[in-house]
Amino acid sequence: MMDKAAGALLPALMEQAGAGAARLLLERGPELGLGEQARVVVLAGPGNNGGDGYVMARHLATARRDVTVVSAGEPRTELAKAARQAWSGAVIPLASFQPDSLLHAEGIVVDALFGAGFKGDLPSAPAAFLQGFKHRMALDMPSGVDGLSGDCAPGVAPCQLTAAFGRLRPGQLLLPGKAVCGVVKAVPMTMPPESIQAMEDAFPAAILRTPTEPVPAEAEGLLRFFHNAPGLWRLPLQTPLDNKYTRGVVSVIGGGVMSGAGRLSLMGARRSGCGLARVAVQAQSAMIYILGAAGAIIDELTPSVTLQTLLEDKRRHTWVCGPGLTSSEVMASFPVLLAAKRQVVADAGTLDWAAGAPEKLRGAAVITPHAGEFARVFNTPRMLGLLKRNRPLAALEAARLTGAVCVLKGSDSVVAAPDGRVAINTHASDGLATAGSGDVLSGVVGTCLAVGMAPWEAACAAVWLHGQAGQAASAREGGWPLAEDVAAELGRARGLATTLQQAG
Ligand SMILES: NC(=O)C1=CN([C@@H]2O[C@H](COP(=O)(O)OP(=O)(O)OC[C@H]3O[C@@H](n4cnc5c(N)ncnc54)[C@H](O)[C@@H]3O)[C@@H](O)[C@H]2O)[C@H](O)CC1
Repeated sequence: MMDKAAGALLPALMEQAGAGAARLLLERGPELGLGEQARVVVLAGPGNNGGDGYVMARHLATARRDVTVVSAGEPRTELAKAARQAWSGAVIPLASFQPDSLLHAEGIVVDALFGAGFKGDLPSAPAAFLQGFKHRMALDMPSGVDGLSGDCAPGVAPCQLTAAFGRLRPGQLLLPGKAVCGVVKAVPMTMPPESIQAMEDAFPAAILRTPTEPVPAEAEGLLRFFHNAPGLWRLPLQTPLDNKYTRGVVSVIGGGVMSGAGRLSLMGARRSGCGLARVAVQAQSAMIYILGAAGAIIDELTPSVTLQTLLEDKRRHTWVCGPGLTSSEVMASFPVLLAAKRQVVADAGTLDWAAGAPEKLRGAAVITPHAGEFARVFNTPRMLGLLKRNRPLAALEAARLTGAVCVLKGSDSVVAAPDGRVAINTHASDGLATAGSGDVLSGVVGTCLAVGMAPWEAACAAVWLHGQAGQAASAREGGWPLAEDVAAELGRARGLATTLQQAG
């Protein structure tokens, strides 16, 4: 519950939101194709999003712009009522608004119908009203988009510009919401920590904390969102005292039939800076690994040298298990690694092995499913529903069911920890949608774990490094990199991350 002092901050936030949105429209109007004196229609809803709309209208009028407010319902909150009162112009009820073809073509509608408080279905009359305009700008969220998940109700009118108030919201970064927000521009707001808490308490959709924003102790264990970037995590820097063991040892279980995936994982681990990478593979399949990676150690498994034997080396505490593995190869390795209390990245074959049985993944440090693998492991109607409509909560629930950090991969990857931390990664490239890219990522997660990072930080760092490497490889390869090209960029990505994290 929000206390009284925190609640007192909200009118100032609404004033900043409305004034900032007016400034944004005045600044960016020409880029949207609006004329100098283009008319503005604000569609104000019944909640605080509508309240922002009234404040914005007041500031636009002060700036001598032709602005009309159309109401889709009387204000219901005290804040919105006060904002309505402070607006001295006319308010036209939606039903009385007279269509005007010039206005619809050359003016702009400000969507202040629903923001973070939207639930359920979009009412058809205001939705049709918004759709009637060529130019649209949203306050906070286009109406009908869920601020937490980016899920869109039927009938959402896509906007060219969305004003983000103080902090981004997950729904502005996650598909399909991201696609209907257009350009998301931050409206800077002065926000002391109490007001961030007040916003989180007062508005149902979450906001994204910046990497270095402190999380108050009372928020521990609660759902909280972060934008993934260096500073949210810190990769260790190189020092003159480093040796290959201090930089971390990553061991990969190598597949006998599909060796390419394991080799790419190995490449991901090595290129992202682990000190030593090793592969454990049945002796008869070892040659391809031996010939493919001069700097890696290949451990040939025989009746006398088993996985158990390798696990006697306590320095080998980080393992990647899954890329290119059949179910029987997983069965012969994954439970052995868990029983030996190793930190394991479970990917690909290990996820398929756990189809319909997420409890089999308990004990893994990090799981890295794409949507298809996720649907196979977590195949209950509830989880499939979350996967479709709320990826952050799907990943969080998966993390809580398995006790592992869950990287739900996609163009907007989500990294969830069982304790409620969820990072959204937007630092990526479409070029990453290529075979083997996920195998490379599993190796990068391995490196970040092996060097001593905690699982959520390690997974976030790995996803960012992989995204950065994907961007660089795409740029070098005309947009079409191979997984090997992505791996080749990981060293430079790590160098950049360590520079940026100093600033964060
Ligand atoms: N981020 C900030 O700093 C600030 C954000 N502000 C704005 O406040 C809104 C959230 O306000 P809230 O009142 O909680 O929600 P809404 O205005 O989005 O709508 C609530 C209102 O709408 C009704 N409603 C919801 N869904 C439906 C539906 N499907 N059909 C009909 N009616 C619906 C609901 O019953 C309520 O009456 C946030 O987005 C920002 O724009 C503040 O300005 C402070 C600073």
